Amino acid sequence: MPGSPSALDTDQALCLDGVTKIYRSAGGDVTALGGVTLALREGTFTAVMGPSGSGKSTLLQCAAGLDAPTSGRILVGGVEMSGASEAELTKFRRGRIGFVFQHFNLLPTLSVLQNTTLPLRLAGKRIDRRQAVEMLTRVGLGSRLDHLPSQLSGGQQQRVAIARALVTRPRLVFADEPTGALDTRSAREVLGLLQEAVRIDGRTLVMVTHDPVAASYADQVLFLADGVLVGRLANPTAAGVAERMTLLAAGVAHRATAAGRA
Ligand SMILES: Nc1ncnc2c1ncn2[C@@H]1O[C@H](COP(=O)(O)OP(=O)(O)OP(=O)(O)O)[C@@H](O)[C@H]1O
Repeated sequence: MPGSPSALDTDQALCLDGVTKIYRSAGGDVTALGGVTLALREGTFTAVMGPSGSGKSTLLQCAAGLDAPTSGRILVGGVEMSGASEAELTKFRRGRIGFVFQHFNLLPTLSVLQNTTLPLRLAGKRIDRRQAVEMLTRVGLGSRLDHLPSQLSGGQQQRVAIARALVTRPRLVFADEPTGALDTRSAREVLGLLQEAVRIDGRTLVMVTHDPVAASYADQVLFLADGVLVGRLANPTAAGVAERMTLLAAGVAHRATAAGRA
């Protein structure tokens, strides 16, 4: 199975063991994840790619404890998240996990500094202003502390979101299409900052993306199709990733046509 050793090492930064997710509705069940097993080492950067509907967001939501898997185990730093209560999960997430979203998700009425310290406030931790300012300086926004999100460009807003994700010093950071709403230059800056969080601070980063260039910043790319891991590419290049994605899309289209005929 891609991304996993033969004997699954559940002490890794993130471990998924036979994770399934089935969405049940009156219109029928949808298997979004069909048994995903993987283990990610501390201090690594993994991109998750796959055709639309392949289960990328579901994988991220389950791995981050934002949604519960239907079956299987999820462990963060050896601690099992599956089966925990909503309150336990929230506490766990606030202490150990950072998030970066496609549309930044900053609170419009809070300043850059207030947005950045919000996770500390929510976790009931001491607000270390110096630490937050340091983080904002690192992402190039040390002089914009009192600005509102609406006074910043998209790239700057995403850099605030990165400072916010890192301010609690989380073990794991999840990024869902973090460059999807950005121009090429801002995207490069954001990817550089995410990479720095891995290389310099030793965070473990999992990023969902559609963009082969973004994926090439990662140490490895995991490919999903129809809810299962179907491949892994280490030390990816944008061209190599694009080629795999083309093959994957062709395979998915072929299976869909064959299923239509059956
Ligand atoms: N809340 C839900 N209820 C029912 N089905 C869902 C729900 N969320 C996702 N799905 C289905 O699960 C499958 C996987 O969806 P998911 O959003 O994880 O894919 P994705 O790879 O992230 O897609 P995209 O690249 O288009 O964002 C899809 O078939 C989707 O329609």
